Amino acid sequence: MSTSEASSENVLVGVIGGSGLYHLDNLNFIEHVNPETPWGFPSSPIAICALPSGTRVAFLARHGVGHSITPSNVPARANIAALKSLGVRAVLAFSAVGSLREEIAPGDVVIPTQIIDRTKGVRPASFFDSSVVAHASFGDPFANRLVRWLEARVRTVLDEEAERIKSSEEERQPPKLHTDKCVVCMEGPQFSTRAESQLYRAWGGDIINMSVLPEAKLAREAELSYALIATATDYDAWRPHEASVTAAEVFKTLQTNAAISRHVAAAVLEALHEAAADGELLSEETGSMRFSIMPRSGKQNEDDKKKLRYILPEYFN
Ligand SMILES: CSC[C@H]1O[C@H](OP(=O)(O)O)[C@H](O)[C@@H]1O
Ligand SMILES: Nc1ncnc2[nH]cnc12
Repeated sequence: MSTSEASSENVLVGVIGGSGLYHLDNLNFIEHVNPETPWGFPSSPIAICALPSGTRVAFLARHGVGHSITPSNVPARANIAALKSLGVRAVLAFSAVGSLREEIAPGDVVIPTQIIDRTKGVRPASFFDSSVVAHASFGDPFANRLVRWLEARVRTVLDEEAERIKSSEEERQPPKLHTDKCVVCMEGPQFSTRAESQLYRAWGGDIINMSVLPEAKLAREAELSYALIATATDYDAWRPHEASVTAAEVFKTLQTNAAISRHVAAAVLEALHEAAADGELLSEETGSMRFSIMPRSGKQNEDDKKKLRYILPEYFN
C-alpha cells in the first residue's frame, strides 16, 4: 500500500501512548485502521478518534493495548511509517519516565529537548539500512518549534489542574512542568543500577526512559515533527538512602499520570491540527531529508527505493 492509498481523511496529528496510556477514551472513537507497512504492522491497530469539532486524530499504543510488547521489541519503524501513511505530520508521544533530579517529582510533566542514547544497537533504528544511504540531522532531536508551542499550552493545562487540586480535598502536590531537559534512553527491560543512574546524572541526564529511541530518529527520517510529553513516575536508582525503582512503584503513578496526559491531549489537539494544516509550525521538519539522502547512484536497489517511497514519496517517485 502506498502512502496516498492509506491516507485517511485529514488526520494530521498522531498520538503515541506509552505505559498506562492505551486509549484516548475522552475522545470519540471512530474506527481502527491497521496499515501493513514495508516494515510490518504497527504495535496495535491505530484508533482514529474525533475531537468535539469533528477533527480526526490517530492514536497508537506503543506497547500494544494489552502492553505485550517490550521496549526493545516495539516495531518503531512500522509505527512511524503507519502514522505517516495516514497523512500525519506531527506526533505527540507520551512516556512514563524516571526522574534523575530531585526537583522533578513523580507526577510532574517534562518536555525534553535533548536525548542521550543508551540503547544497545538491538533495535532497528533507521529506515535507511539498505542500498539507499541517508544521514539525518539530529542535533536537535525534537521539533523545536513544536516543543515551544506545546510548552505554553501544557503550562496552561497544569495551571488549571493546580487550581482544581487546590479547591478539592486532594492532598497531592500539583504537577509542575519542566522544560529544556535531557532524556536518557536506556535499553531495558531491567531498570538501571545505582551506578548507572549516578552516571546519567553526571552526564546531564534529567529523566530516563526506554522508549524515545529510535522513535524520535525515525520520526525525523520520515519528516514528522515529533515532541515527547513525559510524566515522571519514580526517582530511578540514584538516591543513596532510598530504595531503587520497582515496577510496582511505576504502576502506582501511571493512572494519575495517564489522566493528565489525556487532559493535555484533549487541550492541545484541536489547535495542533490547525497549526499542522497551516504548515508554519512544522516547517523545520518538512523537507529536512532532501539533502540528507546520498545522491542517487546506479547501485540503489529498486526494491529499497520502493519501500522508502512509502514514507517519503516526494524523493522516491
Ligand atoms: C513500565 S516501566 C518502564 C517502561 O515505561 C516507559 O514506557 P513508555 O515510554 O512507553 O511510557 C519506559 O520507557 C519503559 O518502556
Ligand atoms: N526509572 C525508569 N527507568 C527507565 N524507564 C522508566 N520508565 C519509568 N521509570 C523508568
